[in-house]
Amino acid sequence: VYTAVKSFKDIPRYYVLVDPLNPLSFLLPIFSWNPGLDQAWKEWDTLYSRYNTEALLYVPLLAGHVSVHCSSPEALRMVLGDAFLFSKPEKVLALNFMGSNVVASTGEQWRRHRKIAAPAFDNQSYANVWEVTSRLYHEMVISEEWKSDDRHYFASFNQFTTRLALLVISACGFNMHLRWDESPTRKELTNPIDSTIVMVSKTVQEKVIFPNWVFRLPIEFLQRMRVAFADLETFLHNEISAKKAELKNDLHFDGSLSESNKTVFGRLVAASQQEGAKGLDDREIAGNLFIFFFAGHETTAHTLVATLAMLAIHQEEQNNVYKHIMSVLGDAEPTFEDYNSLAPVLHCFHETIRLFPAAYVMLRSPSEDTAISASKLTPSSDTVVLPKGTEIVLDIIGAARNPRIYPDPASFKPSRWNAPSALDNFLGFSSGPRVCLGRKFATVEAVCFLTWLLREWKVDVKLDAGETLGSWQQKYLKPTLGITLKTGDVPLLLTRRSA
Ligand code: HEM
Repeated sequence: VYTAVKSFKDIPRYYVLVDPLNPLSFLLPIFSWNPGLDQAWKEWDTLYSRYNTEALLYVPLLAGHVSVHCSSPEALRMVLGDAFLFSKPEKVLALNFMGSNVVASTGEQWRRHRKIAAPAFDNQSYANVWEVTSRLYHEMVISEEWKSDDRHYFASFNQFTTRLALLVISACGFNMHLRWDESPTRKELTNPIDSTIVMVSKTVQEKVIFPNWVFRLPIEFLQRMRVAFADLETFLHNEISAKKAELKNDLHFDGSLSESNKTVFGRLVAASQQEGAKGLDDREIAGNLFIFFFAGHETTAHTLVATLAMLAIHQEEQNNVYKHIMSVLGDAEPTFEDYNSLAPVLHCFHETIRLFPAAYVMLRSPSEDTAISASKLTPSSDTVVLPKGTEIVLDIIGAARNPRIYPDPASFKPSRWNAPSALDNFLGFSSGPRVCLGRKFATVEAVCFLTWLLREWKVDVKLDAGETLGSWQQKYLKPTLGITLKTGDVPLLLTRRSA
């Protein structure tokens, strides 16, 4: 600590008890007590401006490493712009228990994963995402819980966005088209496949932290986790074998595939086969499929529910976006061709990611001594020299609330995104060569779902006696910081507009 503090003498220091990114502090939220994170979250909005800086030296006093935290979008983009000079440190590569994959790899190995996985995300996949999302919205609103009435109070709207995100990735990722209320079983699985995936997604953090022996303990929760992870792995490997056999007959001379195999999964297996020895092996394909389920499911679901909550709190913004939807569509059915015309819907989603970024930090480490520069990076200099191996924390919350870029940063203002250039500083999906592969997948799903829902339903919050909109937001949208940022169960009141 002493050496690190000395070598970064120009950067203001921030003392915490436990490094928020230390494995130990990942454990603490499970017991709802994390001094590092709690302290950091409470002060996050004002942290950097209080020290008049955009780079801070985090100095943990009890446990963890000294690290440089940065909230300058320009400096962050510089770091993210070179995936080889600034690679992911070892401790964030733990999401590889089902096989190496595009998220949990670096260097040449990452390049190989990315080259094979990226073409699977194309316009045809996005058109498919739109179509599937529309179908699921309609199945949702005629399901038992919705159809009975024109007014509903849902204690946790998260159940719907989680279900939606899961079924969209299953259909568009796997060609596994489940109906809204369908919960299919497979003979090789202990539980239905949808609950297996939900269990796995919800407990990835524990899986990363706990050593394997923990799963031999006779504790029910741990046993359910063990079964879910083992079952998902078996399921993925069975599906991969079946898909390989099917593709032997399906791959046309020109390398094209039939419609049913033009999913992310079909394309991933086909591309792996076409690459021959350079392709991905079965474990690597399983690793990537798992990561798509994980990265594509909870992140989108949480951002969607938070977007609806913010629109419920900010009725004038909801009204604006509703009017825009009506002006573009009237009574016509929204289609994928309308995506660009529905930009204000996307702005609401982006503004919510800015305030509640699912991926709230990214870690990088330079492979050689490197300087990063940005205006007023520290009180005394525009440049900070990072010695080789320094842990640099790309603070997405700090960058997204940087008052230099976002005036009145805590306010929900979707119009910030009206100018296309505003997106230059948007880091919610990262930037540079490792930018989120599922970015458009997520935004197409979000715009489609929000458009259908907001056109047909008015969304409100129900305040208890003495409660204000501000205290409601604090109560229900207080983030928990684990592997991703999540908010708790969000209760919403929906009224059919035609009623
Ligand atoms: C609101 C939804 C989402 C958000 C906020 C989000 C955010 C991010 C961020 C910030 C990263 C960079 C992480 C890092 O470098 O450490 C990332 C990477 C990634 N995301 Fe997303 N994501 C979302 C949805 C999705 C979806 C739907 C998928 C897949 C269907 C997906 C697949 C991926 C993959 C594969 C990567 C790794 C890319 C690479 O390292 O080359 N994401 N995402």
